[in-house]
Amino acid sequence: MYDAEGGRGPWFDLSEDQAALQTRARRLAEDIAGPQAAETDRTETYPQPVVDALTEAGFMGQTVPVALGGRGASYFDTVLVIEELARHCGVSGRIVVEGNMGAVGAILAYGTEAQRRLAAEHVLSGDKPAICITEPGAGSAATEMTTTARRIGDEWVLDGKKHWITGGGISRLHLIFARVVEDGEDKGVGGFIALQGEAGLKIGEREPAMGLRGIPETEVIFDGLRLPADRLLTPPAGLKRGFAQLMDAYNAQRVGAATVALGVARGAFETARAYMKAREQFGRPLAEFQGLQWMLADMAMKIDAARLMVWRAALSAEASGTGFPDPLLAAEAKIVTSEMAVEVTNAALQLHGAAGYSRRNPIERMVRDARMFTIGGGTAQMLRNLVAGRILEMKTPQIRGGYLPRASGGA
Ligand SMILES: CC(C)(COP(=O)(O)OP(=O)(O)OC[C@H]1O[C@@H](n2cnc3c(N)ncnc32)[C@H](O)[C@@H]1OP(=O)(O)O)[C@@H](O)C(=O)NCCC(=O)NCCSC(=O)CCS(=O)O
Ligand SMILES: Cc1cc2nc3c(=O)[nH]c(=O)nc-3n(C[C@H](O)[C@H](O)[C@H](O)COP(=O)(O)OP(=O)(O)OC[C@H]3O[C@@H](n4cnc5c(N)ncnc54)[C@H](O)[C@@H]3O)c2cc1C
Repeated sequence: MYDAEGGRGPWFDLSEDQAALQTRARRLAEDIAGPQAAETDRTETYPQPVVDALTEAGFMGQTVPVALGGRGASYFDTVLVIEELARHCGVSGRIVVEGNMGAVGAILAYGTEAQRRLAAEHVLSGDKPAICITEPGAGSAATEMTTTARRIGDEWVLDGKKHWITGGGISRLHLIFARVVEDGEDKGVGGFIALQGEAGLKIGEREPAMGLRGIPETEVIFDGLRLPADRLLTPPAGLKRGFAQLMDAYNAQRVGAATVALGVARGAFETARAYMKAREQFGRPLAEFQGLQWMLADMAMKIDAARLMVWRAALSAEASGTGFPDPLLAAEAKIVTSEMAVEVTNAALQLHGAAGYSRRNPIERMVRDARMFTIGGGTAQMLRNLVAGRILEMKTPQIRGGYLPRASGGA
């Protein structure tokens, strides 16, 4: 039988534990997340009952170390879970990404004991933290962020505005990338941990997003947000390398986002495959038309190839030296998988004819859900800049004049 799971068989033997984890995730996706997915999309509401089930099953915070109450699962284990969920419900997949990667990953790796405990408690009790990087004027050019954190006495005072923050108004824990200013001097970029409801942390407008409508995308505004001194997350190499090391941690979320795209594509592929066998035209099933067979074959191969890249990137965390996926492999996996998901979901819609264009059919939702991943988490263009830089072993500055020699004559 054709193995759409990709992971079984003699080539990639998952351990017994991993296979069991994957099966548990599949059951939860089929029994709880999947049946709720259309309603979550239609009502644009956060699927709290599904999140409760994910928490109960131990999928939220599964990467938290055992000493902090988690299971110490690897990023590889986590992508197995995410793919199964996203296959039926992209929103649930994204919630598990943020419950294990991104903000919580950075805090667990770089935080003080108290910060790590705070993050662990949040995700283990079902919170999906928010990672606040993008600003209205600093999207791809994230290093041009203008949100500042000024030191005043024993506190940090944050001012600025973030945009397109996944979970705005829902997330309790926030990791905010901000420029640290002390004695009027820019010290570099740090991460600030803020909690929902703290005075000065305001949720702005919600974006009417195209897909993945069960999680709000909002502005998050810092209007003199006062945080205790111990809420600054300083990566080990200090604030001057703060942005780079926070991005090191963020590479895990890029792999997570790629996995959601993979799962959504697989869901669309499987739906189209079943439809091709069931739907008849010209007195025979669609599955007998060679042109459509080749479309399905291409879809299957692209999904399999993308999965290999996702798995390689997830596994690279164990050898990268940072504890996070390798930046190049994470970027490559996200480019290939996100573009594949756009192609495969659209092909699945085409294979359905008009039925795929109806909002009664999950394919329509999957096309919209897949569209995000070439944008969020670093656009496919920006990630290609990273890949090109690694291939050429050089910096690829994007600012005008970035390649010109400095006035001093230096390169
Ligand atoms: C990195 C960029 C913002 C471009 O900025 P610059 O050209 O100003 O800076 P660089 O010199 O390229 O980078 C500065 C510094 O950081 C290091 N770096 C950059 N990227 C990475 C990485 N992925 N991993 C590790 N280190 C990284 C880089 O090497 C430099 O260090 P050195 O000075 O050389 O030591 C831009 O390329 C970019 O990535 N833009 C995309 C921004 C982005 O990804 N935003 C995501 C927001 S969160 C989100 O979207 C959530 C959606 S989801 O569901 O996950
Ligand atoms: C659904 C969704 C969820 C998101 N969640 C979060 C979140 O939780 N937290 C967060 O911080 N951010 C989040 N984002 C924001 C996301 O990270 C940004 O949208 C992304 O980094 C791109 O920024 P931008 O939208 O401002 O596009 P811009 O940077 O304005 O780019 C516009 C276009 O120009 C291209 N471009 C720009 N610069 C270059 C260049 N140098 N070379 C080649 N092409 C270039 C881009 O690829 C793009 O096609 C989310 C976005 C979406 C859509």
